Amino acid sequence: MAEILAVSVTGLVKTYSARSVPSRSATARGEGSRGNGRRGRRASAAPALRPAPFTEVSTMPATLAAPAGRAASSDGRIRAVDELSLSVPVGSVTALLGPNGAGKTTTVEICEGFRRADAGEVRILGRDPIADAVALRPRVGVMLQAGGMYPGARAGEMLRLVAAHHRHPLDPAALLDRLGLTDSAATPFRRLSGGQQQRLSLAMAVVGRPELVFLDEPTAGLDVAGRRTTWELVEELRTAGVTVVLTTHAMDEAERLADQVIIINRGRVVAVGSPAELTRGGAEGQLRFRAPTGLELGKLLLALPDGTTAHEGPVGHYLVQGTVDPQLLAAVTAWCAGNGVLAEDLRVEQRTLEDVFVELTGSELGS
Ligand SMILES: Nc1ncnc2c1ncn2[C@@H]1O[C@H](COP(=O)(O)OP(=O)(O)OP(=O)(O)O)[C@@H](O)[C@H]1O
Repeated sequence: MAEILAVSVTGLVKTYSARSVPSRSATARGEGSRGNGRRGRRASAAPALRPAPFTEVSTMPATLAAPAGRAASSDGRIRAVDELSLSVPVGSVTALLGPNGAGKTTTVEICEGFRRADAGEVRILGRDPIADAVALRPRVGVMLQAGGMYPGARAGEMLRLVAAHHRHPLDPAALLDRLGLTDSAATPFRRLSGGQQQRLSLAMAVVGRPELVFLDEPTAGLDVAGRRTTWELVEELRTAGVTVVLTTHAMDEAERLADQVIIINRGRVVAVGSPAELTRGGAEGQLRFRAPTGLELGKLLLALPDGTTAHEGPVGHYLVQGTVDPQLLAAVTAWCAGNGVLAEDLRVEQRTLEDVFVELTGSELGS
């Protein structure tokens, strides 16, 4: 039976003029600094709301410094999204990972109906995000990266306002309480801390009980309690059958929350899978042990499957790389036993999601 998809994106292309105004994310975080970006941008912009296809929390005109994005091609355009295809099963949590400027936000904004693609097809709950915006609005929640909103409006007022537009909203007071915002309910948005603004944005994205929620870097800049609360909320959403698409730079967040991780680099999908699938990749496993220096590794390799490598370095520390499975482990220990070698600290190391990410994108985290 075909899987039911909440989001289906095929062959998506989006280019920007190199001279055009950068997207909110690129602008807000031109220097790669998460928390400051939200506040910095908010402080400098007027409270103008863009047309809201869905439950848009808000966004502001971007006027700040050039982003740390990709270089423009010879035609003067930046290919932010380049023949990108992805799908998100209903009821799953999908994490989009990628370095700054990879194209995550552009992709998500197109899915949210905030941007029009140059080419490709996008289906959100089976519908077109722009043409069917009115029908989708009550069904899709959106938490944007930069929580502009009305600077003078109070947190509680804004949440109640959004709730009032939905038929069966969550109780705004309970949600504020859940997100630790009860004491800030009467505080104007501009006086909330960056983390409080973000929690409020999250509350506004979920208060309408959406079927699908887009969360753009939901925990960036949050304190430990805020991160935990957000994670619990995402887990509850999944339990309730809500589909969640989130972008993040936090590998632990993706590993903990995501059923599916999609790594994007230079506007293209470079890997898809569960965290376990992405990190398993037998060929990338490695086996380490300590033993007297000078083992005859050429002879060891004769006992191991083709494609396996072995190195000593530093002195007395050995690294065997290849398809790490029970057979390889047995072969190494058998060879050691047959040669009177006591292999100490023998251990199998699997790649982490961060290893996979760096390998595929060539970037260090937080770049
Ligand atoms: N409005 C715009 N005008 C011009 N270039 C843009 C605009 N929005 C985004 N870009 C460029 O498109 C590319 C992709 O940006 P995008 O914001 O989608 O990346 P991202 O993966 O979300 O990055 P981040 O992790 O920093 O949020 C970058 O090179 C960025 O500079």
